[in-house]
Order: sequence, then C-alpha cells, then structure tokens
Amino acid sequence: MTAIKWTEKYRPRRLKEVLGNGKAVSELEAWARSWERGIPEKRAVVLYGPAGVGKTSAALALAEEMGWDQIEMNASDSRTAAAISKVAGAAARMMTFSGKKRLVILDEADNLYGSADRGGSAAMLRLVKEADQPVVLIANDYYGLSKPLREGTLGIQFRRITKSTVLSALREICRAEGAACTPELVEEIADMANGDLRSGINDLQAALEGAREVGEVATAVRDAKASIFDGVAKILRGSSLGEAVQIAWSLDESPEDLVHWIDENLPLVYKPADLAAGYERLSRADVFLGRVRRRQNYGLWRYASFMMTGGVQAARTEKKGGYIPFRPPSYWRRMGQTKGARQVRESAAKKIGRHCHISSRMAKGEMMGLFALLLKDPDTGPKVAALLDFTVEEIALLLGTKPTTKKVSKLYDAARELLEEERVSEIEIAWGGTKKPEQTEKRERPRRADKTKSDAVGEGESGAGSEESDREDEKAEPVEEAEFGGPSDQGAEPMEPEKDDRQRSLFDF
Ligand SMILES: Nc1ncnc2c1ncn2[C@@H]1O[C@H](COP(=O)(O)OP(=O)(O)OP(=O)(O)O)[C@@H](O)[C@H]1O
Repeated sequence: MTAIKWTEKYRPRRLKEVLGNGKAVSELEAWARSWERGIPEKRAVVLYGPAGVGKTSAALALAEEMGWDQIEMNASDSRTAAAISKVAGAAARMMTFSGKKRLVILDEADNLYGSADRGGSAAMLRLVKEADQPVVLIANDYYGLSKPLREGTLGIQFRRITKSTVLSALREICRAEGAACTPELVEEIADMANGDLRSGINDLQAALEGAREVGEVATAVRDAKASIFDGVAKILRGSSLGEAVQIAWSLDESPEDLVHWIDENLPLVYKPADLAAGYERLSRADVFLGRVRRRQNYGLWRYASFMMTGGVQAARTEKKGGYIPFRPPSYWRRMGQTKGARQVRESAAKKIGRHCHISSRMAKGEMMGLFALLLKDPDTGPKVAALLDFTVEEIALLLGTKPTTKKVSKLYDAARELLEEERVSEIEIAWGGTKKPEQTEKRERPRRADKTKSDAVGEGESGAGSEESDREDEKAEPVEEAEFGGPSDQGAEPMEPEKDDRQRSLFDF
C-alpha cells in the first residue's frame, strides 16, 4: 500500500503557512509585489539554502498567494540550453490566456555541470535578464551559480528550520493524523532531521506507518533509522545504476561509512562468481576514499560513491532471491560493544560541528577525515583532542582503532594534561597570581611544573610543589597567599607576563 506522502499532504499552501524563515518569506513577497508595479529591476530571485526547508513550497505558495499561474521545471532534468530557453523562455515571455502572470520556477538551478551545460547556463542567464514574467530559481548551493547569474538576480537565503519549529510541526502532524506519537519519538526524529523539515516529516511517516503495522510505537524510532538497510538492499539487489547512485546521495551516511555497509553485506547478496568483481569495485572506491583523506579533496567523493554503488551493482551478473538479513558493519558492532558507535560518531561530529560552526551532519560528512589527520599529528593531536574535549571512544573512532590501544590512551592522557595546564593557568590569570622560584627554574619542563601546581591548586595542598608538605592544615594560609599573589614569606616574585602562559595555551595551534 502506498500512502499519500505527508510531505505533500502537509505542504504549505499559503506563505503564512511556510514555517520559519520569516525574513526570507517577506523578502520574497515584497519582490512579488514589485511585479504589480511593472517589471522590477531584478526579474528573478534565487531561493537558496539547504534541502527540505521550504524553498519550493514558498515559491508555490507565492504563486497561489499572488493568483499567478506557475510552471515548474527541474534544471537538472532538462539540462540543455534548448530545453531551458524553449520551455522557460517561452513561458516566461508569454502571458497566459487568462492574462494572469506566470511564475517560472526552475528547481536545482545549481545543478548544471560541465561544458555540455554551458549553453544551459547562458540560457538561464538570458532568462533571468529578459523574462517578462517572474522567475524563481531554487538552489542549494548559492555559489554553484555563476557570478553573472548571482549578480543578475535577487538572492534570498533560506536557513535550516530550528529544532523547536520542527518539533511543533511534527507534533501538529501527529495530532492531525490521530497518531500516538510518544514525545521521545518526536524528539528523536526532530533531532535526526537537523533542520530539514522534509526529512523530519518523512521519518515520522515511515516511523508511524511501521509502528502501525507492528502495532507498537516503541519500535518507531528504530524504523525511522532503518532506511540505511533499505538503501543497502537497493544498491546490492537493485538493477538500476542510476537509482543505486542516487540512493547513496539520499542516505544520511558519508561514503566513508557506506563503504563499510557495502563491504559487510556484499557477500550476503553476491554469488561466488560475482564476489571478486564486486570487491574489486569496492576496493577502487576505497582507493578514492584514501585519496580524499590524504588530499582533503572531497571532489573525489563522488567517484568513490559511484564505484561503491553503481560500480558494485554492475559487477553482479546473477540475482539472489529470498530473504537476506542485512546487517550493520562488524567494525561498528565491535565499537558498539563499548558504546554505541553511532552515538560516538554523533557526539564527535557534534563537537567538531560546534567548533567549526557547521552542522554536525556536515562535520560527519566532510570534517572527520581532517580531524583524524590532526589527531594523528604528534604536535596538533593532543591540542585538538583537548580543545574539542574528545573522549577515548571518539579518539579511537577518529584514529580508526580500538579505544584500548596505547596510541589512544597516550593521546587522551596528553590532552587531559594540556587541559589541566590550561585550567591552572586560567585560575592564575584570574587571580593575578605569582610564580614561585621553583616554577621559574622548571621552565624547560613546563608541563611537570604546572602539573605539580595543578595538584596543589586542585587539591588544596601546601605550596611550592614540595612533595613533603602534604598536610593541608599545616600551611593552608601562607600557601594560599603564595599561590594567588598575596604577600608571601617565600620571596615569591611577580608572575612573568601572563601572556606567556596564554601563548603556550592549547588554543594557539
Ligand atoms: N518551512 C516549511 N514550512 C512548512 N513545511 C515545510 C517547510 N519546509 C519543508 N516543509 C515540508 O517539506 C516538504 C518539502 O519542502 P520543500 O520542497 O519546499 O523544500 P526545499 O527547501 O525546496 O527542498 P529542496 O532544496 O530539496 O528542493 C514540503 O512539502 C513540506 O511538507
């Protein structure tokens, strides 16, 4: 049974129903109103931003709101110059019979690649400059449009929908559907959606329909996450290369993760005669992934993706019928024994995302390799691990090894030590502290000196790093003065410029 898609059922019909992005929607409306006074300077707008945040919906609702007809085409379906100028050009120049304006919506406008499409891009430029009708271009990547195209249009940015808006939209749908959504389910799905309302609604529908079938909402979260299994099944069992490649893009998995899934499940699906060829393709994909990691050239990802999906599928000559229990990669299963691998990955990505001011999804997709390299470097490794406060599991994941290895614990300990130093120097700076003679002497070994101090500060032990004086009550007072810049009977000299400590800070790499 194929139910109506909720994304269509709940697509906003009017501008005020477009959630979030209020500023973008009013800019869009203002531009449309300017058409009522004649042809405006910018005949076309570009609605750009991440997928599933309401760009297309806003364009469609605009036509509805203004009482305009609309014609929608996908730039990547009909990529040629001829198609764009014929369909969009004619439509954009001609009034409709009713005399209504016609809004030309050109989706995936950033999807014209290569020389074959240069004509398409020129046609698009002509279209936005000469159209007698309003034109809306829709793009994910604003800078995927040529400069003249950007300059010839009005750019309107759509942003990810906030989690609270996604939450209330999902709750509203649950209510409208009379579905028993547990708060945990909605919360989990809103989290996974990461500002993409379309994927949130799709997950909710998949989860609730799955739950209805088994009559249990508790399994719904699991169902929502199951799409990777479907994806792997379609890649390995399907018979459309295009679909296999497409699926890889739609999955919320980076090629680095997907390759493990294919690797794990390939032998379950392929007959012995096809296995070698399948693995040969997969190893080619892995070579590309290696290059991506080494050169940080993410352009190569698309080839890796192609090899591990379409390439692997093309290596299959025989089909295997019957039920196949697909399974997650065993590497992750091993990781899962210590702590859910997904969770570790998510939390590492979250930390990286927060630090780089990007989404954790993007961090997962594009930055893990870079941070792995930084961690591997003996100089930057401890600083990065400290700065991002990575756990043992996160370090192990990024280094591609087990949390129990020496490499991991050494890096983790070095990071902890740096953090401790940082904490101590911050306390000293905050208190305008003084340095004791021993510390000045131990300059060449700042780490040990600071460590000793840190113990003293952290545990309230007596001063000057002296091992013998470990009885708090004996010298509590003088120590406090010596440590924190009060008058000292030990002849403490004023601390060296505090900058010194800051310069050695782990934030300086
Ligand atoms: N801001 C929003 N308000 C209400 N519904 C939304 C919003 N964003 C997305 N949706 C839901 O998600 C579906 C898909 O949204 P839409 O096609 O407008 O996204 P988009 O930003 O154009 O994505 P893409 O860039 O992939 O084309 C809509 O039909 C609607 O159900």
